[in-house]
Amino acid sequence: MQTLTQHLTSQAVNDSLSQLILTLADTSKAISHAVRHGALAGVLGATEQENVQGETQKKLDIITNDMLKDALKADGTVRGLASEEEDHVVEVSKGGQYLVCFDPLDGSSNIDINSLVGTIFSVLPAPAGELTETSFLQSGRAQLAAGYVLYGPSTMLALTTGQGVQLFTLHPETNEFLLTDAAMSISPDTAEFAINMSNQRFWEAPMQTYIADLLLGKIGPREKSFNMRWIAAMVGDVHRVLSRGGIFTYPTDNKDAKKPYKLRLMYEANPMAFLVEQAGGKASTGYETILDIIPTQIHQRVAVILGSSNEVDACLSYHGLDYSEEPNLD
Ligand SMILES: O=P(O)(O)OC[C@H]1O[C@](O)(COP(=O)(O)O)[C@@H](O)[C@@H]1O
Ligand SMILES: [Mg+2]
Ligand SMILES: [Mg+2]
Repeated sequence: MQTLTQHLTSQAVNDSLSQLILTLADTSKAISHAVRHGALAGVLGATEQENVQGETQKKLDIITNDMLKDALKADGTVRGLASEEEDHVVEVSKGGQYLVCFDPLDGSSNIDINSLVGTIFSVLPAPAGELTETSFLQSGRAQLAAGYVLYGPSTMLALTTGQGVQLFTLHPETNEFLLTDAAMSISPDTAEFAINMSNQRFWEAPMQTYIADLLLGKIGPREKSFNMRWIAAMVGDVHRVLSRGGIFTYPTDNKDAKKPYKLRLMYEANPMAFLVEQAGGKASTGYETILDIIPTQIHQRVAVILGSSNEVDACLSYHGLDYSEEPNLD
């Protein structure tokens, strides 16, 4: 089996980007180690602090953020970084060619129940000149690499450098990432959806109607039964979609007028959309292709609908229709 290093060489990924990817992968091994020790290492539970988005930070949110920051500072190829857990962009190395955006611990509410969590990352080219927040405001199409590491029963790395999606499994004894799927591919059709149903009454009409039609199963307009899964960690839900197809959505909702979307464009939606498109799937907000969005702020949030291409198209066909005559499903 190919190691990650051998794989990067075989794909002719340039030396500096390979080095950066290996740094991210090595740090994820250390994160995996911390996550696995759980209560034994005293890393579970929340802190008294909130991040810039008003969310209470878990101890592991801060620990993993610091681990990635320290590793990227030592790497030398990184001009700057932006993290879900940092208020502002962080200047790293003056001569660095890359910008790295990351969610150090996705699904952090799962950590205290020993359920799936992961790290998501995105690599962008660093524009010349002074580093500011504007340096990061590039569309997802500019990403040079993206991936996630899933800390599950085994630790897995899904990676794209724009040449398909490869999946690596961390060997527990040798501590090497080994290539276990050279070409992840999302089946175009599916009978599985993932959405937080508890928000149903807050969704827009198109999503209300789409999900209602899925729930009608064989007697509804879709004429087939659908199953539902919800891991409550995007990284776990997207991994399932990449592994066996499906549609995952965190749609627009009006639960909190100040926060109509949950997932973050730069740290979650863009890297996952890059992986999903590279595996043959689609990723949209309902109205716009995620990778085409020009960001206006680093911490910006977006609606996300991604996965099996035909099912995403089916969901999108409900958007942009006139719902004024539709029954209110509240
Ligand atoms: O189940 P909920 O609370 O609606 O939210 C789950 C979503 O929130 C997230 O956990 C947000 O990520 P963080 O844990 O990085 O804040 C997503 O991974 C997940 O899809
Ligand atoms: Mg997250
Ligand atoms: Mg997080």
